Amino acid sequence: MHYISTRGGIQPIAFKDAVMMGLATDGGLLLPEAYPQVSRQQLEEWRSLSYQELAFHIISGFVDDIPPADLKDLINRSYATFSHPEITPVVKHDGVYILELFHGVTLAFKDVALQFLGNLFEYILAERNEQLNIIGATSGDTGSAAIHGVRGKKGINIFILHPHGKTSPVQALQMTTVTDANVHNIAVSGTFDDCQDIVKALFNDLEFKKKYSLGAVNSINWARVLAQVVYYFYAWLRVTDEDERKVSFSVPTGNFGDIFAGYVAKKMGLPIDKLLLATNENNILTRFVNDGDYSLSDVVSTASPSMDIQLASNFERYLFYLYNQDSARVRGAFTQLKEQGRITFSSEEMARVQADFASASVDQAQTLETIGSFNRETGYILDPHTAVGVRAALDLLPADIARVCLATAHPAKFGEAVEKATSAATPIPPGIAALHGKPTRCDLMDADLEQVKDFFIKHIV
Ligand SMILES: N[C@@H](CCOP(=O)(O)O)C(=O)O
Repeated sequence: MHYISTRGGIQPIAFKDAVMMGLATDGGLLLPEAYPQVSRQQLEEWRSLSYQELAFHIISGFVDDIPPADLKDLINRSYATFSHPEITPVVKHDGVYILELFHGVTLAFKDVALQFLGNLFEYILAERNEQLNIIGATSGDTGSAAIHGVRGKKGINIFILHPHGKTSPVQALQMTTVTDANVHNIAVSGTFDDCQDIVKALFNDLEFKKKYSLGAVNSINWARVLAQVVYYFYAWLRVTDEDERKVSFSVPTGNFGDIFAGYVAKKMGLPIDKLLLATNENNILTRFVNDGDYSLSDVVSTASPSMDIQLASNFERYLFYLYNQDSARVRGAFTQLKEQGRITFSSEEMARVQADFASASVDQAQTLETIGSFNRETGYILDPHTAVGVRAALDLLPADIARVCLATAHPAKFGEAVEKATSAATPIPPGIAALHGKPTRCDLMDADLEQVKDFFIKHIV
């Protein structure tokens, strides 16, 4: 299995090289040359597998340069840190299935991929006797999951940029209370998009990338998307039987990585009816799916801060397929975006987009109302991001097809919003309670590439 770039400027590379490359050296995103196909019989055979066994079967279809026993060990160690025996259990309330992705160390879906990626980096670095300096951007969840995925790992430094004051207080504490020498938090005066721009600029400076061995933990790294594909299969296997096979997934969407993992699962043959892309007020992707309007506007702060994003990096991966794998068109689209602040689509392309996705934008009032009403009716507490997905699913997806809503974070990460919506205190897991009063370390700086570069160079240990 080899990996190519959406921008067409690299020779195909093997999986481990793709993991280490992160962003492709031509500025594009890496994708597999082909997708392993999963037959109906194969799916039936997978019904009795544990999460870890299923992960091994799916991931190994994309990896041919790690011995199976080593891959199994990486997977088993990654999911041994989860607090639920099923890793990503599915529960049912009010006619929708909730796929709980928050049983990892930082209580967000990011742990599913970042525990694995942390171990994978460590494995590859030991094999190659190399060091890695990770640089990543976060709107709240990726940062803490990445930090916890690599803290204490030999040969790895991590630098995480987050928008100052724009994450939830718990998200900020989960990052800044990790004061290990190899962990650096940078609070940027700006938005997540500013942070992501800086990270991409550093990766696109190929001399700098090579000199300082940069590594990516954002979903620009293919391994992130790959690990997330697994739970679409896992959920599908939990909510179907041999007769009932159709499932739709509602995905709270920010950087488009999670829903792209669902798109990959569908490409592999998983019978998915609809992928519902749910956004908050930062709804560029909803405008795109519903009206073909992919035009940039300002980032707005909301009760679901992890989704406060305009420029979703994984959108490029989808564009590559929408453009029938024509890299020149992908490059053209990003030139148009830079010059005109928008990308335009033909009616034939929009028909294909709407066959792949449905979409809804759920505003803050609706989000809080959904948390409150869902809690009153079922006793279950949704976090604001999950509530965006649940509301979109209840409004848009027909009830005669199983509706799986991805629960991307634990409600206690967003206590203030949840308490406002339910008029009750959110039960606090011990891991979060323990954060309060701990020493913190974080450097505040402008959204300035040179300032970040200088800090990075000074702090590599
Ligand atoms: N919502 C994310 C933003 C970064 O997305 P990623 O999937 O590319 O890491 C966050 O919580 O940081």
